[in-house]
Amino acid sequence: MEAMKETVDQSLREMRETFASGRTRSVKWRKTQLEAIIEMVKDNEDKMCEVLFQDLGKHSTEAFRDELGFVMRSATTALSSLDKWVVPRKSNLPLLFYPATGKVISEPYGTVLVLSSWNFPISLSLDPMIGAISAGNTVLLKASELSPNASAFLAKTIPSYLDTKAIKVIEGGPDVATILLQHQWDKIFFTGSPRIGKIIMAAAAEHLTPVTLELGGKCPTIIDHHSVSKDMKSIVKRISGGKWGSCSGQACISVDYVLVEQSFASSLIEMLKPVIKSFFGENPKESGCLARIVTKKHFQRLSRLLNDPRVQASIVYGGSMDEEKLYVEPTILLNPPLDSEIMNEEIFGPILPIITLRDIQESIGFIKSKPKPLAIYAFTKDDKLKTRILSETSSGSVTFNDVMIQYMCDALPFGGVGESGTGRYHGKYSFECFSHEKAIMEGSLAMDLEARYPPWNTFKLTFIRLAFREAYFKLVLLMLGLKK
Ligand SMILES: NC(=O)c1ccc[n+]([C@@H]2O[C@H](COP(=O)([O-])OP(=O)(O)OC[C@H]3O[C@@H](n4cnc5c(N)ncnc54)[C@H](O)[C@@H]3O)[C@@H](O)[C@H]2O)c1
Repeated sequence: MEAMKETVDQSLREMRETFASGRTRSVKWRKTQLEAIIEMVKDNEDKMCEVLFQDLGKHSTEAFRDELGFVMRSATTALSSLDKWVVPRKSNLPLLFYPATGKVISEPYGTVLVLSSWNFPISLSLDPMIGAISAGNTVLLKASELSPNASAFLAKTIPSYLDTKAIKVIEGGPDVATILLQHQWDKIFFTGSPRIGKIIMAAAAEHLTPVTLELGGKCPTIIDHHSVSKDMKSIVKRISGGKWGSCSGQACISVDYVLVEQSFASSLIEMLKPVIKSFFGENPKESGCLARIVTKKHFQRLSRLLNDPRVQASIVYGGSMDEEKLYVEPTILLNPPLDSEIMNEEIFGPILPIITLRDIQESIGFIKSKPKPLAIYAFTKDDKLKTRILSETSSGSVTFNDVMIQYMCDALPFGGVGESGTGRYHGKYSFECFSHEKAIMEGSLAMDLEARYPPWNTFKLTFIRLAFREAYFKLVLLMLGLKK
């Protein structure tokens, strides 16, 4: 670890020197780096798919959709928008400040630390990096030790494409993260669990470093079957895609559980079964389309959740597991106990609990009784229910009549609230996430108002009162001696 400490010291020193040189502030440098990211992904498509298969058993199409393609789109958007993003924004100041002028300029924080998680190890490493580079920062990335092939790939490949004095990759687990967190950063961007998020925030607090925490939680999905009965075929498909179609449910925005009215539960289960078969065939383990559970530890966690006898009793589909192959069959539960671990911890795996309610309106109270989720999904055409969801619950995002798609839409900010995270990114929000918005005011020496300065008197107090209210006419009268 002594050697690692030295590597970190040396890396930070170099990144700080590079930032201080002003090189990373130039738009040309930022664009060159973004182009290099696009080139890196294009050149290494096969290799990236290979490491994602080694680490997670992801099919190359899924890998392209969720990682490679996503990163290329993100870098391309940043590249084509950067000239617009960097332009200082003029602020229209109230007349009160005349003749001063105001604007806001986006300034890079400096040297940024990115810590990413294993479930989308390429995109969750490169996407924040794209934001940090767009904003003109130097960046150090530590990917997750639980996706070692992707982490090694990034550590080996990034230096061949990007400016090595400004962009660094260090491999390692919690011990390396601990060393990194002992240093002062200008911004920390973390993707991972709420448990480690607390450690990150505490370490950042030592140096008053701003943080973005992209965390997880349980994303509920409401099906208001009365209003959407005609569209149920595609709803069931979307829910299945949102549970089993992306890293086997090991995604922060996966459908965690479904809320439906009691009368609809058995129909839903019967509709889900053939969709699972159509996705993964009779033997999902051999389908090649279902990612595997990342590690033995995570497999054992899922098997502990599922082996609770009360949860076992709620299995209505699937439930088989194979530790050697790190495989958990797509599984459906009907009404597992609400106090069971599976209903209180983020599932992060291919198990779908269906919770029944007497009336779908009760879903609001159900969601409110839990920590604020990263996403709420609701299939409904009932505007009143939509309004209730929006006004009575809090979550990182709400998506009506679809799942997970909000993540891909970079015109919207992505991030959590409360236990599901703090801060947001994607598209222009990524640029903002890694920028300090500096307020610039250009004062004028042409005139001076005595009311600003002591000695104080009633005239000055009246002047200040009127000024706060922007009561210009009365101010003029006061100055002309026509108002007391
Ligand atoms: N909001 C999002 O965009 C998003 C995306 C993916 C995953 N997630 C969340 O991430 C979690 C799963 O990912 P994970 O298992 O990689 O999370 P994790 O919190 O275990 O690890 C994330 C990162 O933190 C590092 N880390 C681990 N222990 C540490 C310690 N003691 N001190 C400092 N750093 C430490 C890891 O090396 C890794 O780089 C889930 O909760 C999921 O919802 C969120």
